[in-house]
Order: sequence, then C-alpha cells, then structure tokens
Amino acid sequence: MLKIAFASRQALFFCHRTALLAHNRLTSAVTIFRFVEVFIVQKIHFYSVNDDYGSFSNFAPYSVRIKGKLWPTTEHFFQAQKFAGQPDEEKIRKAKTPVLAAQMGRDRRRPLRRDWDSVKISIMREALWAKFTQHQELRVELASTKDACLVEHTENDDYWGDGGDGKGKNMLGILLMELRAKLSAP
Ligand SMILES: Nc1c(N[C@@H]2O[C@H](COP(=O)(O)O)[C@@H](O)[C@H]2O)[nH]c(=O)[nH]c1=O
Repeated sequence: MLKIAFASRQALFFCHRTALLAHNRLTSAVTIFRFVEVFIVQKIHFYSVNDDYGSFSNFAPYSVRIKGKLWPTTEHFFQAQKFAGQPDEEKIRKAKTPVLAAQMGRDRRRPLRRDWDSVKISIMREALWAKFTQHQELRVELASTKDACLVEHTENDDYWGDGGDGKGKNMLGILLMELRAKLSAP
C-alpha cells in the first residue's frame, strides 16, 4: 500500500514537472516570437533601378506631372528644383537620363538656390506623392511592403540613403514610409 502511494506521488510529481517544463518552453517561445516581432522588423533595401524594389529609386523610369509639366523621372524634377524659375530648371527637365539630370543638378558651377536645405525635403515629398499617386502599380508595390523598414542602401549617399553602413539618415526611405502610411490611412 505504501509502495503504491509512493509510486503515485512520484508519477504526480513527474507530471507536474513535465507540465511546468512544457509551460516554460511555451512561454520562452512566445517571448522569442514577440521579441522577433517587435525588434527584428523586416528591412527592405533598394537602390539600383534593376534590383528588387528598384522602382522606389528616383532614377526609375516613372514620369510625373508636376507644376503643369511632365518630368521623365522624380530625379529630373528634384534636381531641377534646385534652380526653380531659372533656365536650368527646364534644361534639367530635358536631360536625356536621370543620371545626367543628377549630374547637372549637382554641378556646383550652377548656383544652388539659397533656401535649398530648408525646402529639399518638401520637394522630395511632393515628387514622391506625384510618383506613387500617378502610377497605381507603384502604389500597390509600396503598400505590399506592409510594415517593413525601407532603406535606400548605398555608400554613395548618407543623407537620402543609409551611407552603406546603416549610419546614414535614410531620408528617402523615411519619406517613402511616411507616404506608405499616408496612402494606407482610411
Ligand atoms: N546619391 C546618389 C543617389 N541617391 C539619390 O540622389 C538624389 C539626391 O541627390 P543630391 O542631389 O545629392 O541630394 C536622391 O534621389 C537620392 O535618392 N542615387 C544614385 O543612384 N546615385 C547617387 O550617387
């Protein structure tokens, strides 16, 4: 009788231990899952027009209608606004490629408007708004990134991009995420 009582106590103890272990494992799994969910947000890198999400680059061939004119790419529009109201604005709009438009816009023999640093973000915002509202397929592609962190990944730019080492400001990625939120708002 004593032996039976002892054996059932042992069995009960074993059951409790197993249940506790299983519970602990489940709790750990849930904790890890929550950690992954909260802290390891998916990152989407983009840069070259021909790579994944290349359409997010301003150099991608999506024309935009802004200020009553057609701009071959958002890069054309952005670079030209450095000389808004000057003959160079139109010269840049007519540049054969976005790379040429960027070269012309960055050429400091052309005098940069004095307020450029204070207006460049709103000009980029305007360009992106036009691009993603005038091209439905891009709007869908942007929405498909859900909550992912969008990063213009390049060593060539630590202001609009991440500087290649992630230390850059990634302003283009930030504005794209801001736009994504705006477009998905009810
Ligand atoms: N700097 C860079 C890219 N970054 C892009 O340059 C644009 C702004 O340039 P900025 O006139 O310097 O302010 C903007 O569209 C940003 O996304 N892209 C490229 O293919 N190549 C480059 O070298």
